[in-house]
Amino acid sequence: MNGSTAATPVEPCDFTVFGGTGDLALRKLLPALYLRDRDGQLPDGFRIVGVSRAEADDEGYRVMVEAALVEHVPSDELDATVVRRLLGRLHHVTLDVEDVADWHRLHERLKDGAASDDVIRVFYLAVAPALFGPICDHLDQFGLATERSRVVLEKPVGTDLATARAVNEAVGRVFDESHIFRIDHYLGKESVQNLLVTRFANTFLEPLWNSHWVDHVQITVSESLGVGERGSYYDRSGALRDMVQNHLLQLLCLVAMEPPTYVDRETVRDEKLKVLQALRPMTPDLVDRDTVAGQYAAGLCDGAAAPSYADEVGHTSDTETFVAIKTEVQNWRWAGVPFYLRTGKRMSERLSEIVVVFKEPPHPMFPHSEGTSEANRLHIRVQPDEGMRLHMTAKEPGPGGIRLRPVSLDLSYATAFGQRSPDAYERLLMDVVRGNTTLFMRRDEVEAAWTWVAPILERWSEPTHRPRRYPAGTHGPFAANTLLERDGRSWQETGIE
Ligand SMILES: NC(=O)C1=CN([C@@H]2O[C@H](COP(=O)(O)OP(=O)(O)OC[C@H]3O[C@@H](n4cnc5c(N)ncnc54)[C@H](OP(=O)(O)O)[C@@H]3O)[C@@H](O)[C@H]2O)C=CC1
Ligand SMILES: O=C1O[C@H](COP(=O)(O)O)[C@@H](O)[C@H](O)[C@H]1O
Repeated sequence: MNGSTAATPVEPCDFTVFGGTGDLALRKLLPALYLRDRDGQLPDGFRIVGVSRAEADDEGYRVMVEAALVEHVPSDELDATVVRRLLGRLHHVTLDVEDVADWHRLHERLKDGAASDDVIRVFYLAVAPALFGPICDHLDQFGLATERSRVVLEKPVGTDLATARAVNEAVGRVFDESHIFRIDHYLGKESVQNLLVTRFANTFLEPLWNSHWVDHVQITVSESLGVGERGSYYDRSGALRDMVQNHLLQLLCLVAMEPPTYVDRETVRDEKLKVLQALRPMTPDLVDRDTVAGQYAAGLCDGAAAPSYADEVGHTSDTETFVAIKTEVQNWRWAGVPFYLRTGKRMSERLSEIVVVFKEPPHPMFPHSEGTSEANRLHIRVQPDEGMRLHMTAKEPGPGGIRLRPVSLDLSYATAFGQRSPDAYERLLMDVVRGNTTLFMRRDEVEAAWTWVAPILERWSEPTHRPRRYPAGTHGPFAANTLLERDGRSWQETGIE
């Protein structure tokens, strides 16, 4: 759906992308900047500087980026005039970030032709996390880490608590926390932001949003794609680090957090932190009982034969591509309410959804009626086809007795608002330029999330632990169903058709 999402222009900025020739930059960041330019949000004096070791000059880089825009921006959003304008903003600096002798090139490029002496500078680190510390040190050494600079850290911030702390320390030695933007792109998704609005700009949900009325919560992020080209990264990571430690826990926080006094950068992050700190700590016994790890075997996905994970990465491996976890938020509001999390690659469909399942009515009012009734459920569809669906029970029309039938109230964003939802990176990149950290993870949040997953990582690292195989194109290993069935529940596989 073509639709402009005009917004106030940001200030002129020098937007430097370390890793400017990489997959993330070409597939996500530059298309997002193009769309913001198309909608008039990038002013004159907004420059984009790609940094990599490739021997490309500005012209060579522009050719590379133009091809990426053609490939990754929907064709009905491409406008030749805007493409030319965006390409005119681009520069490339050849630089090995680990070699201090190269750094004068970036320094000179940024000094030369900047919109003003105190232009905003964004340094987006789309490179391996091991390079975050050295890059920040060099930015400092060359006087580029100023009051008007911001640094963006792509995930993963570390691979465990110790490495996350080391990265945070290294970056924090140079940049104040208020200038550090740790990206979790799920927080930039429209439907995720709408979760906050739905909860806190309406009154009817709040009285029900607690253990008195909620039976349990399910959070599913399933993907139909496999690991593709990212096998070498993924094989060292696995689904727990890649998805649960960040995206799924952030979604859980937004569902479970207390209303902040007002929505502002620190208040929201304070409340999310309290949720992370209230998660029931995992022990080895709980890990064995309440977690499931899986890995896809060959199967049928999206109607085509799909290889096994081992075939995709080229060797046998115990890396998990699927995780299911039962947990609990141990506080007054949520005590006793299970939160079931599930994510996996090569599953039956691409679907991210939060389902809040309410309790059954306390007393059966229609014991002799025909038909069926189900517990109320609120499905919050994050992607695709963002929207919400509230499942209720109604009387089927007819002159006879009472016949119950499940029905639903639907909100489709596409229908209600008639415009495309911007990609998460479009929103987040503009927030970085504006200096708004609300939708970014604070250091203590990241470390609290690593603290919670640490016992799972440890238990799963034992040699006896093996992920269970599941055929590609399915809902994951059978044990993930058992996790709920033993509690008398089941995964909600369909929400908004
Ligand atoms: N791709 C994705 O969808 C996502 C990626 N990420 C994270 O973002 C980071 C980048 O990922 P991705 O783009 O996929 O990786 P790629 O391997 O595709 O790109 C890496 C980029 O970094 C550059 N680079 C590597 N080493 C140096 C160096 N010493 N000096 C200067 N430039 C260097 C590479 O260029 P050259 O080799 O020419 O120097 C290239 O431009 C990773 O940490 C990844 O985990 C996070 C979320 C999603
Ligand atoms: O961060 C990541 O997210 C993607 C899924 O993002 P989505 O916006 O397409 O849902 C996942 O494929 C990738 O492995 C992970 O690193």
